[in-house]
Amino acid sequence: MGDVPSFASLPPFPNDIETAPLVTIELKKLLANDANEAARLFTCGKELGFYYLNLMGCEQGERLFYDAQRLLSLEKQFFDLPLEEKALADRDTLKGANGYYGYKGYGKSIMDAKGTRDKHECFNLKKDDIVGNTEPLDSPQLIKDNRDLFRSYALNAQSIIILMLGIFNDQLGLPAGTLQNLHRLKAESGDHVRFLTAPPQPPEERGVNAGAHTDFGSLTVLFNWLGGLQVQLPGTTNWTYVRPVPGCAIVNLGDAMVKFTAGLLRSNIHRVVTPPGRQAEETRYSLVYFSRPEDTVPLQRLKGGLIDEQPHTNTPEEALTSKQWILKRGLANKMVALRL
Ligand SMILES: O=C(O)CCC(=O)C(=O)O
Ligand SMILES: [Fe+2]
Repeated sequence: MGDVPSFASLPPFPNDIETAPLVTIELKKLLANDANEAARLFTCGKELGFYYLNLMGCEQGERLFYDAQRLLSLEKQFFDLPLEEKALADRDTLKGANGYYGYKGYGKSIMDAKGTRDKHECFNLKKDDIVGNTEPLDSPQLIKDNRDLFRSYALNAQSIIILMLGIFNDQLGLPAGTLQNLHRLKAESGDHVRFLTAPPQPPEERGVNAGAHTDFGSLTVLFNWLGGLQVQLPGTTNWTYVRPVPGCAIVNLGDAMVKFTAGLLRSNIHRVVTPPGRQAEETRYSLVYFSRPEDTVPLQRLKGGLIDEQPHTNTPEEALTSKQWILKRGLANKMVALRL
């Protein structure tokens, strides 16, 4: 495997810039059914919708963290492959990809209404491929050769996600297992692992490389090693950096959680810009696990517990299924491109 650009080998995140005050949740306490930690997690979900999940101090968390370091090394090798090889899995031509899974070349999506092109490359590998729910989509040999690593990572990420969904479920006062049963590993869903990279830019080109968005699934588990991720803190329109913290994943809630809870939980807007300070000279990588409700789940408010106390809107809800919603949202930026 190639070099692992671990924290120690990278220029540090500057100390003199403002960072978002994400709360740190301890996975080991969640695993030990710590009631106080569960309540803190619920508060994170209601207030910012982003938190650090400290993975250290428990076997499951450390396994996720070390698999993430190994995947980072693989990711680097993947993006270093010749373009022809990555293009084997091009999302626009890959059979079964729905224009979404597989490889997206640099600048191939649109970030805003002005038609600005992104500044990153990305590769999405479906959970259903990884765990054998569906016939694998074609991919470069490097990816095929590392199935076991993807499998270990996806199973572990999904299990930690189910743990957190269970806590949200119980804190919401929903019937036991409601949220977990909408995210079963063996049911087809839009869950996927994402490799994402952005090269350093010359000073005049620096700025946004992935436009402002909310994630559209349930929970997102993110690893990044350089700064660049920014959030808009609630009630502000400023962008604030999220500092990467060694040993922690950054977790955020997506739009499905907002829909399920009629707005009680928050999916916060975020974007990616050039890393700050000396980090701007480096290639940036991130590794993401996106969890989404199973394909057939209608995205609408659930009944029960605290959700019943949320106000009702007069406009009828558009009850798209998770799969319809992903296709609609995921392809929206390409629709803009087609009109250019
Ligand atoms: O690269 C990051 O830090 C964030 C990526 C992200 O927000 C996404 O892929 O949805
Ligand atoms: Fe995101």
